[in-house]
Amino acid sequence: MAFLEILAAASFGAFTFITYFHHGEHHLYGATYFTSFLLICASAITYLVQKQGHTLPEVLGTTTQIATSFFFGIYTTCVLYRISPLHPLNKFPGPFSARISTLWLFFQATPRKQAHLALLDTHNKYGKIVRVGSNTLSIIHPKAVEKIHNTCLKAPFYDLDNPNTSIQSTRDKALHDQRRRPWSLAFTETRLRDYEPRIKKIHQHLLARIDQDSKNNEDGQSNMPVDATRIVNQYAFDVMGEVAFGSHFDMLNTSKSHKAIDMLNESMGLMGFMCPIWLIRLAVAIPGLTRKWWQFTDYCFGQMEMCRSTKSGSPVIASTLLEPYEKREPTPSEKNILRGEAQLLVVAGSDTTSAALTCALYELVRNPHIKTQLREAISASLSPGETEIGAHDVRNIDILNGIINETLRLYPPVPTTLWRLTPPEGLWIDDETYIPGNVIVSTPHYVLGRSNDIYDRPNDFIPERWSSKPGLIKQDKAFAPFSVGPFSCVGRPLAMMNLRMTLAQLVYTYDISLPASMTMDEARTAMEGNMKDNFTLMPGQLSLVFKRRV
Ligand code: HEM
Repeated sequence: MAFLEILAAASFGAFTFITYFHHGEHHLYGATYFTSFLLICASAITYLVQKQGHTLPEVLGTTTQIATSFFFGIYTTCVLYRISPLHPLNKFPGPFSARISTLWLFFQATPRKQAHLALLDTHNKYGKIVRVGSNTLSIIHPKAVEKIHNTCLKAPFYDLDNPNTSIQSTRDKALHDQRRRPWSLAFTETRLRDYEPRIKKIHQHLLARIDQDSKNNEDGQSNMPVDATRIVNQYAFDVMGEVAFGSHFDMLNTSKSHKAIDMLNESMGLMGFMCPIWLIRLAVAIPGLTRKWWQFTDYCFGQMEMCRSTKSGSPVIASTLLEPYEKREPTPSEKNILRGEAQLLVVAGSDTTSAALTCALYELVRNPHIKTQLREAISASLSPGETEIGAHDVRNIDILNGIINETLRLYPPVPTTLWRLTPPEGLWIDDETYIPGNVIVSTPHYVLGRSNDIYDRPNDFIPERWSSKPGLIKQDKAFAPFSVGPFSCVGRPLAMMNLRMTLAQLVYTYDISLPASMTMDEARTAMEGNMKDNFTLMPGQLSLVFKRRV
């Protein structure tokens, strides 16, 4: 093939990048581009063979050469631009390969699904603002959290389960505000009072399950180590099923995982690879590849539909979200919205609460003096003879709130990936730090929580930081495990109520410790060493002994 034709194809590729792919968002169209490309090639081959009389091998060879030259033109121009001084992020430090492609984070995360640790290392090496993708910055500037999350909109990453959009994946601000209203109504003081007995019911299941697993069925010996990570995770899902739809997953009672939760876990496991959104959308377009996720969504939507048809008992979260549809059927597009909300109800509240509870227990067994202080404070807040913890008993206990905050600081349940898009005019973080417009930014909370610029003794677990020793916090606005701004966690009141009640109930009911045969180092390796960042933090194995006190 003539050199000039190859050059023309490559130049056309460069032209396509400069005039088209360089502008706007393309992540939703990967599959369309791919199929269009195949169609164009097939049409060209058919035309050249049938109408022009060329032989098939000859035409295949030419088409391959033209296509390769075309892509060479696109990608060479793209890479040259990304590493050149013309790129708006050129002045920001970071690994060279991250400048070329967002796949950098994918390669960092893939071996162990520990993007939180990869980013910690990267910030230690490159500083507060690091270029971690061609158009992506990871920022741990102490002022960044408030500024970014109050100003920026959600990044393309949130299109991952389009067209099912939950409130969390709604990128349009006006639409998000509109959808946020019913959600807010589901977490008022009155509603929380409705949910409290439901949580207490699951507490009974939790204690019964711990007692059962602590017994060795063969020789009747008690105080056997139990798999705390698993039990707490099942607890968190049972609570969410109960509070969201009025029917729990029955995992604590049966000691068995629920099929819907298995499907969710499998899907969330894929998030740990930190794939760029265009790759996720390509995967979504391949039939069957993301089947488990859609089956999980179907299951949750089924629960939502059941709530609509069988209104009974005290309100659950779904009843508030379904109020507009009491007298009429939702339209097809409203049904899509409800599908998104139904899956989010389970996803948002379960793994997050489970991670926080497991990590809090882990820190308590590593710091027995804090555990003792907590138990004394709980005992002082209970009426004589009271053993069942209520929300009002434990609402204002400084040491309890401090333990929860310290846990969320060191082990934020959403550790890394709150991707946002800077406004077109860019953003000033402080008087000296400017972030250009249309850039994807993230404030990784795991790294922020361990920053010397934000906390004194950042690696120590000190609950008093949040009450009697505020001097240990240098920048309080950088602490935002529930995020801040218009897209922050709407379920925070429920999460805090559940965390307080459950931690208090466990510490009051049991003496909790590591198994006698396990050293602190072994516990650390099993738990922190195997912690995964699957969008939500997945704690590693935590084996604990629960000795009954009351
Ligand atoms: C310790 C527990 C929890 C933590 C740390 C947490 C954290 C977060 C964070 C960081 C976000 C922002 C996510 C993003 O921008 O992509 C979020 C959003 C959200 N959370 Fe939570 N969450 C927790 C528990 C809950 C619970 C119990 C619920 C109840 C269903 C809930 C419901 C939601 C919802 C609906 C959103 C989306 C809000 C919006 O986009 O306006 N969360 N959460």
